[in-house]
Amino acid sequence: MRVGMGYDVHKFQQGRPLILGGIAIPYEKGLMGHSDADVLLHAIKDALLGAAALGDIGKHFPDTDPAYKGADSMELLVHVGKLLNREGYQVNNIDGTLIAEKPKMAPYIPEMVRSIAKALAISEGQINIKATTTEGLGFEGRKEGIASMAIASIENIQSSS
Ligand SMILES: Nc1ccn([C@@H]2O[C@H](COP(=O)(O)O)[C@@H](O)[C@H]2O)c(=O)n1
Ligand SMILES: C[C@@]1(CO)OP(=O)(O)OP(=O)(O)OC[C@H]1O
Repeated sequence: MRVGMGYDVHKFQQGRPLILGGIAIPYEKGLMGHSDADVLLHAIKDALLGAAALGDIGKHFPDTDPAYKGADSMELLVHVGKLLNREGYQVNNIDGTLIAEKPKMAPYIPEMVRSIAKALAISEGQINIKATTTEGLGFEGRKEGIASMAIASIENIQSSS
C-alpha cells in the first residue's frame, strides 16, 4: 500500500464559473487558473501522482502549455487514473477537504463524489469529500480563495509493494 498527499490553492476571480469536484457550483465568482481551476481535483490528482511517485500535475499538464488553457480538470483526472492503472496501480481510497468560508459545499458533495468515482472507475465508497471553513481566519476566511487538501492510498496489483 502506498499513500500520497496533495494541496492546492486558487484565488477567486469575478466572471468565472466556480467548478469544484467537477461540479458547477452557484456562487458570485469562480477561481482563477490556466485550467478550469478545480482546486479539489488538482489536490486529488497530486495525491494520486504522489502515491505512485509520478511527480505532480504541473509536470504532466504544464500551466505554460496552451493545450491546457481552460482544461477540464475532470478529463485530466481520467488521464491520471489511466496513468496509474498502466503502472499497475489501483486506487484504494481518496479523502479530500475543501477549505472555504463560502459557498456552502455540503449540498454538492454527493454529486462531486459520484463524478470523481466515475472518472476513476472506482466505487463511491472509496471516496470521501468534506469541507471546512477557517472560522474567518487567513486567505480562505477573507474569501480571497479556496484551498484543498487530499490524501490517496493506492495498491500495486502487479507486485507486493
Ligand atoms: N465551505 C463550507 C464549509 C463548511 N461546510 C460544512 O459545515 C460544517 C462546519 O464547518 P466549520 O468550518 O464551522 O467546522 C463542515 O463540517 C461542513 O460540513 C460546508 O458545507 N461548506
Ligand atoms: C491544472 C494546471 C493545468 O495547466 O493549471 P492551473 O489551472 O493553473 O492549476 P495549478 O494548480 O496552478 O497548476 C497545475 C496545472 O497543471
